[in-house]
Formats: sequence, structure tokens, C-alpha cells
Amino acid sequence: LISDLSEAQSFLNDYNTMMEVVYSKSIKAAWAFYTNITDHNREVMVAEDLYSDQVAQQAARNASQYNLTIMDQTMRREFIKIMDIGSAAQTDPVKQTRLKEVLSEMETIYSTAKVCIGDGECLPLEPDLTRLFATSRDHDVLLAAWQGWRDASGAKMKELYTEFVTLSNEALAILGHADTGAYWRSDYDSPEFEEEVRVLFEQLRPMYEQLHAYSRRKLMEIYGRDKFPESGHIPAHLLGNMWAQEWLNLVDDFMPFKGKPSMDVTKEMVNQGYTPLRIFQLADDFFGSLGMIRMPPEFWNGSMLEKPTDGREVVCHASAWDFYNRKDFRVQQCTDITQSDLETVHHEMGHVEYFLQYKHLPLQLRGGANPGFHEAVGDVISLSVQTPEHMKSIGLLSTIGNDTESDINFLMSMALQKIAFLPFGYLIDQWRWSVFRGDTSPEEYNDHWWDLRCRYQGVSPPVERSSSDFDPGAKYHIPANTPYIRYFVSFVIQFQFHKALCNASGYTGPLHRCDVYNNTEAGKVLGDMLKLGSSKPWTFAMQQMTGQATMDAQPLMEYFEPLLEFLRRENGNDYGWHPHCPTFKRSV
Ligand SMILES: O=C(CCC(O)(O)[C@H](Cc1ccccc1)NC(=O)c1ccccc1)N[C@@H](Cc1c[nH]c2ccccc12)C(=O)O
Ligand SMILES: [Zn+2]
Repeated sequence: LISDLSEAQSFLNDYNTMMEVVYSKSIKAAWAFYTNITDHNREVMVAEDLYSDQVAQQAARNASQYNLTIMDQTMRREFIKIMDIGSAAQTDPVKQTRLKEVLSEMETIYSTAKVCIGDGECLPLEPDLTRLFATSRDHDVLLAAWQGWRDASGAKMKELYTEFVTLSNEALAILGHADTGAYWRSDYDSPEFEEEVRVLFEQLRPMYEQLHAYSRRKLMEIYGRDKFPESGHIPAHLLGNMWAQEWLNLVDDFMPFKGKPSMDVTKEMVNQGYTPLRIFQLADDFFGSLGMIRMPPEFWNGSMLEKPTDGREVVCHASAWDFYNRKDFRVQQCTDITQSDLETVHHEMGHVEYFLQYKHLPLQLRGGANPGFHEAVGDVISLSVQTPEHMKSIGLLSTIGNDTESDINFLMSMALQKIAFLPFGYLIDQWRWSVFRGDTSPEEYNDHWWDLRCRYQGVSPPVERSSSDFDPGAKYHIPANTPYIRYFVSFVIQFQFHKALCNASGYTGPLHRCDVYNNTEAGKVLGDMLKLGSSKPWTFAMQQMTGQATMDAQPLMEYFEPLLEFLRRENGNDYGWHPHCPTFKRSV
């Protein structure tokens, strides 16, 4: 083994120079495909990816010649990351090509899926079906869209997903990973990670149960009790979202105290002629107010901020892009003028702020402290933006009610985004981890999915499901093969971060009314954490920013405490649901 540190350092320098060129070329090909889905662009992307995999394989082989024991922590960390190349480890060209083709085919099916309704009109997910779920209160229309979407997306990719699981596990086994899920969990540096997130979920479950009970009661008033199963579940198509993952669109129906200003600023944004560009400029202004890095010209010139109108098929699910050349940083989003997309814009820009803050680091250290950190950055900013104070200061809210009732209304709008999401954020990778480790066979894919949905989310299928359905495939992250527990982690730690920034800014009021806009002390605390990238274990970054080294649900519970009290009073003993899905009465 080579035990010369200067040689190891020059290997790293050469590696960075070479891989910046290789990766940015491969990412440019991916961008071309995501912003214009054609067979040609897909083939070019697959070919570029195969090439960069081979270069990564060679670099990993070279890196394994060096003696890690003589290196400092950061250099050793960099070498370990260079050697852990994930699914790029597959050296069989047929299998490697097939793996990439299967993934790009599933991504294409999902991103071009449409639901054809009556008069030959076929609706895509964004913006049409998303708007329909936000605005329609027609049970049958929602059911047709819910079922149609699953027929057009998930049902079309069950065989492909089955093939993907085998190919992915095989590739990762070459590096010694037990399965794909084990590889994904290794990003959190803790062998007890599964247990840690289970404990967090159990801590937060009672709060979700209270919100679920309140929501169920409100929905029964709208749709009639006969539309709800005896088991206590809420039918999955009635929560204002294609996956029932966030319920913000129901805020006006769910508002506890009527007669107060609506917490849904979507109408106001439309009335004021908001454009996608203006929403991005608003988010950019917030980062600037914290003394953090604003988006560079390349961002504004290169990004795709709205769905093209030239008939091109694009991947509309939002994404942020680091081209690993320290110059090009972009967002791709089919931005609609809604409050939900106002959040997503801040979420995506949070990814880019992280890119900008760590771009000075060697390539392998340009990543989140852990994947949950990357997902939390934009959401922390959004917690300040959504306060009534901030909404009023940007002219999207007319009056701020400081009375208890207005406060509860505001907390309800936040709970419909953050509390509603928790079981969904938790269950997706419970399902995937069990598939990757072989505990769930392809015949069981859909049944296990609904078992988790009924058990943890208290949501049931509105129509009977069959084994030819593949409902997990109707959610972007499954065909896109993007891990999901990162969002559950983010929804917990973003409140720890929010509390740390509020403390740093000298704020002493209730956590849910804190707005750190214009506060450069808060910006410094956040920026200093982002600058670490993945150069240190995430516990170090957490300790530096919040004073403790663990994930902790306490700040989230503190934030929502006043609402929980209200919900417990409202619900009394009328809460909870049967862990198993309701059975469908066979029509005789
Ligand atoms: O998927 C997203 C946002 C998209 C993303 O920014 O997380 C994107 C997903 C993606 C990953 C890989 C390829 C393509 C898309 N992640 C990134 O762009 C990204 C970029 C760099 C580092 C890490 C992530 N949000 C999730 C979770 C979520 C629901 N509601 C929310 C509200 C606010 C924030 C997140 C959510 C969802 O829509 O279900
Ligand atoms: Zn994200």
C-alpha cells in the first residue's frame, strides 16, 4: 500500500480535476433529458452515465492502493467516498446498461403519464391533476383522477421495478452492501439508524393521530359519513393531494375559527400577478437578507422555472442541479402560482444555497452532512417566510390576528403541511427497505404498500386494489429511485435548525412566530454549517449548529404544542383507526 501522504494528496488533486470534467459532462446530458424527454436524449444520458461509471470504477481501484491508516479524518473520509461508488460498481456492461435503461424508462413512464377523462382530454400531473386535487370537492371526479393516475403510472412499471430491484442489489453487493437499502442507510453513519427513526416516528404519532381525527371529522361533514369505512381510515383521494402526503389545500375547509383571514395565500398570489420568476426572486432575496450567497447569473440563465409551452415532454417533479464545475447551478421546476409551490421554490433554492456554500470543497465532500440536511435547508427558510408577520411584510396577508384563535388557524395551516406528512415520509422507505432486503416479494408489493398506508397513515384505498396494481410507482421517488426517509429526517431536524437560528437572532417569542428575515447572525450560523458539506460526520454539523449531536423531535413538538392542546379538546375520545385496511364488501 502507498503510505506517502504527498502522493495521496496529488492523487486527490488529479481525481478532482478529472472527475469535475467527467461528472459535469454526464450531468449536462441528464439535464438535456430531464428538460426534453426524447429517445435520443435518453440514449445519450445512459451512454454518458456508463462512461462516468467506468472512470469512477478506475478511480476507486487506484484509491484502494493507498494506506488510509496514516491519513487525517478528512482525507480518509474523501478516499472512502471515492471508493464507495454505489451502483457504478457493476462491471458487467450488459447488466449496467440494463439498470440505467430500466431507470430511465420508469422515469419516462412517470413523467409522461396522463389521465384521459371523458371528452378525449388527457391531463398530466402538473399542473392539471395537481390543481384538480387542490380545488375539486367532487368525490367521483377525485376518484376517477386518483384511479386513472395509478393506472397510467404505477401499473405500467411493476415488471420494470421488479427487474430494477434485482439489478440494483446485484450491483451494490459487489461493494459488500447487503442490499440497496443498506447502502442508502449508510449515509447516516449509524448502525441504529432504522431504530432512531422508528423512535422519532412513535414520538410524533400521537400528534398525527389528533390531526387525522380532526381532519376525518371535517371531511365527513363535506362528503358524508357513508363515504368513510367503519375502520376509521380516510379514503386516500379526499385529502387534497394525489398521495395524501400534505393537506394544505384543505386549509379553508379545516380552519378551526372562521371569520379570520384565510391562511391560503394562493388566491392573493394570483391576484397580484405573481410569476414563477418573481417567486424565485422572493426566495433569493431572503437568502440575501441573511447575508448568505445569492443565486449567480448562471442560475437565472440556465434554470427551467416553468413548464415549457412548446409541447416538449419534461420531468416536472422539481429538482436542483449541481454541475460539479463550481459554476453551473440550476433548478428545474414546473412552477405553478400556488402557496405549495412557494414552499417548493424555497425548498429547491435551499439545495442550491448548499451547493454554493460548499463549492470550494473537493468534489467528494460536496454533499449534505447527511441527505436529511440537504432537504432541510430551504424548509428552514420557509418556516420564517410562512409566518403571518412575514406574509404581511411581503403583502400576501392583509392583517395579522394576534389573538389565540388566529394563532390556532395559522398552526393548523402549518400542521396540514408538516404533521400530515410525517407518516408518509416515514412509510415509503419502510416499504422499499423491505423490498430491497427481500422481505416483500413482487406479488406482495401492493398489499404491503397498503398495509403500511392503512397502519401508519390511517389512509385507505377508495377502490379495491389488485395485484396488477403497483401504487408505489405512482409516487415520483419510486421510479426515480430517490430515497425518501431523508424527508422524514428533514421534517424533524428543520425545527431544530429553526430553533437554533431563532436563538442566534435573539428572538425570544413562541417558536412558530419566529421570522429570521434580515438577520445576519442567523445567516452566519446556517452558512457556517452549510460550508462543512459532507467533510465531517453529520453529528458534528448538528452539534455545531444546535448544541446537540442528535436528531430531536422536541422543537417540532414545541412548535405545535398550542395546536395539540386544541385538537385534544376537539377530539376527545374520537380518534384513531384500525391498523388493517378495510375490506371491500364484494358486490353480490
Ligand atoms: O421531492 C421533493 C422535492 C424535490 C427534491 O428537491 O427533493 C429533489 C428530488 C430529486 C432527487 C433526485 C433526482 C431528481 C429529483 N431533490 C433534489 O433536487 C436534490 C438535489 C441535490 C441534493 C439532494 C436533492 N419533495 C418531496 C417531499 C415533500 C413533500 N412536501 C414538501 C414540502 C416541502 C419540502 C419537501 C416536501 C415530495 O415532493 O414528495
Ligand atoms: Zn429536496
